[in-house]
Amino acid sequence: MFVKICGLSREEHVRTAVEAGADAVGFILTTSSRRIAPERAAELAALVPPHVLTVGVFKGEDPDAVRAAAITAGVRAIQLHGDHPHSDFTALKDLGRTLVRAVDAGADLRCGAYDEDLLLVDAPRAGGGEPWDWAAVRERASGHWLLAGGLAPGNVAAAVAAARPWGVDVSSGVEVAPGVKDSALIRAFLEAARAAS
Ligand SMILES: O=C(O)c1ccccc1NCC(=O)[C@H](O)[C@H](O)COP(=O)(O)O
Repeated sequence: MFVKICGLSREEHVRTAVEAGADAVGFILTTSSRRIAPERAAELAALVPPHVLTVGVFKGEDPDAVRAAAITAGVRAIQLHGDHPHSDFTALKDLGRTLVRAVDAGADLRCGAYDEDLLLVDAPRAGGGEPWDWAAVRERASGHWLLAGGLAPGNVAAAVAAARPWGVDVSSGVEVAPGVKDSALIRAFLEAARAAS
C-alpha cells in the first residue's frame, strides 16, 4: 500500500511522515489555505530522503507556471488537479518528474490514460476532508491509483476494503484544525493504512 501524506508545511510533520514510513509527501503550491511558496517547499523537500516521493500539488495553472514552480520547489512529482487536458501532461513529460493526474469519480479512471504515472481519485472538493462513495470506483479505477477524499486513521481500513486502491492519500484526516497537521495522527494513519493492505 503506497501512502501519501499531503498538505505539509512544517519541518516537524515532514520528519514524522518520513520516519513513520510515508511513501510520498505533498506540498500545496496552488491557491489554498494550505498553500506554501515553492521556495518553502524546497526547504521542506530537502529534508526528505530519495526513497520518499516529494509531490508539488497544482490546480488549473498552465504548464509553464507548473514547470517553473516545480523546478524551484525541487519536487520529484507533479500532481495536477482541475480537468487538465492530456496535452498538459505531454507538455510536462520532458521534466522527467512523476506525473500524477488528480480527478474525481466522473473522470477516466485508467491510470496512464493521459500518460500520467499515478492517478489520484479524489472527492469533488480536493482537500475538503469529505468522505464519498469509495466503493463506486472499485471496478472502474485501474493501475497505480490512489484513493483520496475524507480518509482518516479511523476509516482508512474500510475505505481500502471498499475500493481496493493501489495506494491512499490523506490531508484533512491528519489535522487537528484546518491546515494544522498533527504528528500523532500522521503516525496513526500510516499504521492503519499499512494494516489495511
Ligand atoms: O489540500 C488542498 O488544500 C488542495 C487544494 C487544491 C488542490 C488540491 C489540494 N489537495 C490535494 C490532495 O492531495 C489532498 O490530500 C486530497 O485532496 C485529499 O484531501 P482530504 O480529503 O482533505 O484528505
